Amino acid sequence: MTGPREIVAEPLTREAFAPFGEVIDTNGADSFPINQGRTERFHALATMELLGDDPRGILSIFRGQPLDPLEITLMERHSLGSQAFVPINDGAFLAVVAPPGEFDEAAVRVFLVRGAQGVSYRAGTWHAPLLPLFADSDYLVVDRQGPGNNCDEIELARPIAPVFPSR
Ligand SMILES: NC(=O)N[C@@H](O)C(=O)O
Ligand code: NI
Repeated sequence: MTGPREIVAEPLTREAFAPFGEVIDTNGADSFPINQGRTERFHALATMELLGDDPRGILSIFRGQPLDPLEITLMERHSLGSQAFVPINDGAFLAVVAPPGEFDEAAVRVFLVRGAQGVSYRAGTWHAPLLPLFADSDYLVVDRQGPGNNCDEIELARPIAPVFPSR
């Protein structure tokens, strides 16, 4: 069968995303007041992984464009560190993921990340490069810099086309 393989996007929940990483979302998260009660701290929503020699955690901003047509042909992984994406201007995006280890196309899942949510991919989680959904959007990205190969890419045998459940 030719043409892209359609995968239905799932809502992002901590439980469903657990095999791939962590969800960065104040909803359902513990918090406590700081700064004389003027600030609520939603503490440790995700934990950075910094592996290999001389790793450094860095913060970057990615200004991403939607993929049109929405067909994913490549996945990648970062074996030496986690990678987190947090929308700066509410840009919803897709987290297209597969479990760490040997890549299995049949295990690919698609999650809809709403603008108020972010994700942190666990080290080694296969994922599609940043996929804003509707417009050019900025994301705070927290990941690892340092020596060693921290990006493996794989071409998909068949493109993946995320589709969205009818209401
Ligand atoms: N290459 C790069 O820095 N970005 C990717 O890792 C990505 O997941 O978007
Ligand atoms: Ni990446």
